[in-house]
Formats: sequence, C-alpha cells, structure tokens
Amino acid sequence: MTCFPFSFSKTPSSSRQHPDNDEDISSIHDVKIYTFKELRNATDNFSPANKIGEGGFGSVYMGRLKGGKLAAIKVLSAESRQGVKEFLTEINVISAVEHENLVKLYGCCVEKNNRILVYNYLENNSLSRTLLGGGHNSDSIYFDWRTRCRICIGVARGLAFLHEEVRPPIIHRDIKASNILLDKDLTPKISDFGLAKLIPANATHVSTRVAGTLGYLAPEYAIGGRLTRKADIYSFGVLLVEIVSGRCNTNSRLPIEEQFILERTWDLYERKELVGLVDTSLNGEFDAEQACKFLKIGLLCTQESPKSRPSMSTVVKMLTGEMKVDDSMMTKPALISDFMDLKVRHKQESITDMKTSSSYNTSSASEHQDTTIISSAATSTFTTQYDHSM
Ligand SMILES: Nc1ncnc2c1ncn2[C@@H]1O[C@H](COP(=O)(O)OP(=O)(O)OP(=O)(O)O)[C@@H](O)[C@H]1O
Repeated sequence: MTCFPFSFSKTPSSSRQHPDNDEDISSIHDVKIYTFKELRNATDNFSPANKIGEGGFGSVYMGRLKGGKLAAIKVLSAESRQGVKEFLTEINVISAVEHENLVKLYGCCVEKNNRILVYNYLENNSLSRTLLGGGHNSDSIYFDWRTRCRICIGVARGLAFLHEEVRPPIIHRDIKASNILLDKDLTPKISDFGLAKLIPANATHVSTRVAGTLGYLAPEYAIGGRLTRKADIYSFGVLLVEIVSGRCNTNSRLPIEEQFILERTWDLYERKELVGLVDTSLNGEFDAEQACKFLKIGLLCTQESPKSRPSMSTVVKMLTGEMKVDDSMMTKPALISDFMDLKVRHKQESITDMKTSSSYNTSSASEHQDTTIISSAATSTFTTQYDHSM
C-alpha cells in the first residue's frame, strides 16, 4: 500500500535544488526540482524539433537530462499555473505513487511562472497513435494477441493500484488510449494520473481529443458530475473493447449501426457473435474464447448502473482467469449515443430545457454546477471542470 506523505518535512531533502521560495519547497520530500535552465538545455531551448506532443495540459518535449537520461518534459499551459505550494503538494502526491504500469514522474520545475513536469520517457508512444491510428501513420505497431492481453492486464493492474492500493485513492478521470503509453517492451504505463488536481479550480482542461474523450465518459459523471472510481472503470471498459477490436470508440466513417463501439459490442453480444468484433488485422490468430471474455468484461465495466460495474481488482482477476466472468445479470451498457444530442450548456443554465434523448436521471446536474457538459456530437468541444473535493 502506498500512503502519501501528507505531513511535510521541515528539513530540506538533498534532492532539492534552486528553490524559488524556501517555505514552499519545504513541503516536498523526494521530488527532484529541476531548474528552468537545466530543462532548457535538455530540450535545446524547447526546440520544435524536440516537441513530441501537445495535450490539454500543454506541450510535451523529449529531452536529455544531465547524465544522459531521456525524459518527457511537459510544459504546463498558463491555465495550469497553480500557486507554488499547491502545485508542489500535488507533485508530492503524484511522485510518491510508483507502479510498473504507471508513468514515473522524475520531478518538476517551478521557477517564476513556469510549471514543468519531468517524466520517464517512453519509447513507443501511446496506444491511440500505435494501435488506434488505423495503421495510416508511421507510429503504428503490430500488436499480436498476447501483447494485447498483456496490455489490458497491465492497464487494469495500474488502475487497480490507483483505486485500491494508494491512500487516499486516486481517480484518474481521463482513462483513454492516448493516456496509455508504451515502453520499449510494450509494457503499458498509465500517464497523467493526478494531473486533474494540478488545474486551478477556476480553469478548465480542454481535451485535445474531444471525440475520443467523450466516448470514454461514464454518463453519470458526464451528465451528473458524480465522480467515483466507477467512472474510471467505465472508461477502462471502453478502452478494453478498443484494444480487442483495434478501433476507436467512435468512428463516424462506419455505417451508423457500427459507429459507437459499445452499441456495436452489445448488439453482437445479443446475437452471440462477439467474436466478429475482434480486430481483423490479427488474421484470426487469437484465442477466441479469451477475446470474447475480454469483450464481456468491457460490457460489465460499462453497465449503466455504476454499482453493477466490477472493481478494478475484480477486473484484473477476471482478465487473468482467476475469477469467472458472470454475465448472467448483464444488461445493455450505458451508451454514448443515448446522450449524443446534448447541447452546449452554460454552467448556470437549468437542466430543464436540456435537449437530450438520454434515459439517465439528469436531475442532479443542477446540483453539480461545477460540471458542464458540452457536446452536440462527437466533434464538438467537451469541457469539464474538475471536482476538487475528490
Ligand atoms: N512520458 C512520455 N513519454 C513519451 N511520450 C510522451 C510522454 N508523455 C506524453 N508523451 C507524448 O505527448 C503526447 C501528449 O501527451 P499529453 O498527455 O499531454 O496529452 P494527451 O494525453 O495526448 O491529450 P489530453 O491532454 O487530451 O489528455 C502523448 O500523446 C505522447 O505522444
């Protein structure tokens, strides 16, 4: 079990360097503090040639640190510029969490207005680029069935760790293929955990992959703002189906009945044809029974009632075969298409005139004024304000 060091040390740790402010820095234990100059040198002055990604939190650069270690250097955007103390408190929390299936935070930089995170660099990019990119880009990798199983189980273990081992538990809030990074051996690592808490309460994090993110959202979180571990489990279920099928959760180029992955999965499940969803690029080289079991677990994770979704440790046991998958009580999952015609809402607007075909009880949305659902289709902008009470 990992417990966060909430009682702060008064004695400066040896890893502290060049603090902006001694008092602020006294709140951190073992977090390595990098100077801006060090990170500028590591990235060749944040050269565009070293930029490896852009996310809702800011830009990511590849850099070589003093001593030769490669790092992914995430420069948080202006919106993410929290006060030094709050920032370091969260960094302290994130850096205390270590697991084989979580991206390792090496340290950070908090000079002047800069808020920069330094992570272990992962050689094989994200699942969204390598598996779900559709094979149209140079990043794509062939994932055989065994590798896919290993990835599903690894992600499940990482999430079970965040939910059930870490104290207090961490709810990721943004489990999706672009947040699953792969090392040189294709071991999956969950990235961006804990980052939601780095965003100041009055700022929003606008996801860069709007359509995808929307498709991973549990309806009770998207509509009602109720954030629990079960919202992550829903997102994991969608991801699991994506890994087995090799396709994105939403694909508007497909015939209408196939566009939403969960809808399609449920349809095939009812027709006892689940195997038809497995990625055709595997050329039939997979364990059909195991693949159908994984898809059923995906359906269990996305059940409409959060209570019906299994915990992540149960998911791990089901994936590894330690526990049977019981689908006898399984019903239709909560489907994205049920709330696809939600219209852009202003925070203060009442829920009563919300045009929605959703069958979910949305009455609680007005009680959760912090959460704003913005979507009229998978292509529109989705914004959520984070609930800092969790
Ligand atoms: N530790 C890392 N090692 C290697 N590449 C990384 C690392 N972290 C991020 N990246 C690259 O940077 C890209 C952007 O990452 P980031 O987490 O900021 O945004 P995202 O997850 O793609 O989008 P969003 O902000 O919507 O979640 C990733 O897709 C990946 O290609």
